[in-house]
Amino acid sequence: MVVYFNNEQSQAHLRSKVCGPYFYPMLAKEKFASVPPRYIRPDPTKLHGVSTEEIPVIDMQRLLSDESVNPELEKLHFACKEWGFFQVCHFVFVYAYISICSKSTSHFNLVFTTTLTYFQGNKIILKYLLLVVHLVLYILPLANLFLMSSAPLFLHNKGLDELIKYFVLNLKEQFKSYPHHFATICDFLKSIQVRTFDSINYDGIFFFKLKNTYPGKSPLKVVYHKTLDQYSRELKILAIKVLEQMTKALGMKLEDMTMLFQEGMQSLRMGYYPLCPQPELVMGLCPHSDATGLTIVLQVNEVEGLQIKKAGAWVPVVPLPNAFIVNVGDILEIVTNGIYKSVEHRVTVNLHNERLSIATFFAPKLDGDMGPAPSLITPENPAIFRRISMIDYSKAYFSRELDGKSFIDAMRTQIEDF
Ligand SMILES: O=C(O)CCC(=O)C(=O)O
Ligand SMILES: [Fe+2]
Repeated sequence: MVVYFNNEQSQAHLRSKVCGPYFYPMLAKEKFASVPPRYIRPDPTKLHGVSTEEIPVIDMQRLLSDESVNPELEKLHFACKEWGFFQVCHFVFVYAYISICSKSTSHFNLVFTTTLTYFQGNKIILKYLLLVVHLVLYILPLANLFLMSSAPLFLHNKGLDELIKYFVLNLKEQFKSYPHHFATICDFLKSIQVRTFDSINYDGIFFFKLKNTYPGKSPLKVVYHKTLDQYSRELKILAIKVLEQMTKALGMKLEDMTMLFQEGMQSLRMGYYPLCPQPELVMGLCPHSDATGLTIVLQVNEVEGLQIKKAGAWVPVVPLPNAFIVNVGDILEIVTNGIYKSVEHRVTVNLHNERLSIATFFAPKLDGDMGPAPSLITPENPAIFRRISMIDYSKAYFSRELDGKSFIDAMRTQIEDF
């Protein structure tokens, strides 16, 4: 495959868009006295109503112990049903976690800086990825979010062709499905073909690379690929362990879960939420529920900001040292036939501390379908969601506007059209 631009106009148009006042300064070097209007939300009063409740904390060591009656399993079940969120502590990480956390802010800044440097000749691609996130969320979130999609383990070492096939299916299909938001971007995408990834030796994470741009090694690869690869692998282990425990708690067949997630999609989003002179006017990330199966968030520099909706109030997630936040996504709500809840959450910014987070998303593979687990369906508990192919699910999801949890409601059995 060859990369080429054949559509000068759409390129110029896109460039003018992404280079406009859309992006908050990447590393907060520039200080604003007030927030640029593009970021100001129409409903700032809704930021109020913060609760003092705390989300459940699950001890992984206890959860994985062999006790026949395990109170931690009960806690997990309760957390998934009532909160859709919990923190996990005492999970043993060998390398990546320590490496990411110990260097914290400076390391994170480094990855953004090197990524920017790497894409110098083609800022458009990096900004394009950021733009995707921004457009989906309409009013700009006051955050820079950098998305990477990592290949599932079963594809590792299978060679570049397989990786490209996966990538094209996984991401390009999604981007094509944004007609109303992304006409320009789709034009742009159609006008290029992805030649290769900068990851020929590196089998975990996809990065775009355009022809004749940055020959030689990417600095990002040198400083960070290994860490992110390892991190992704370790998080996959954690995700599978958590999902297995959920099946136990639900009385669900293990196979109904593993067939969806074992070889599923995994992506990772690094988020940088800058200091803000008027935090009450903006949103780091607008209220949403995650469209994926399971999300695991690391609050890298342990700064508060994530809040989840419970009984109409926003509950702040207080970062615990060495802990991860795990949340149920829409797909898991569907798979568990509504027993586990995918809950709305948002990210606020603050006056004094920048915030760094890494969210890792786990979803079933695209070439299959999903719906309520057969082992959870009985005549007394009929399926409340429809089965759907993953491709149709992502197309339908991305063709809608992001609006709290409205999408999952459209998946309920009594609603025929969406
Ligand atoms: O930054 C965070 O803490 C959460 C991010 C999040 O909700 C998401 O990426 O879906
Ligand atoms: Fe989220």
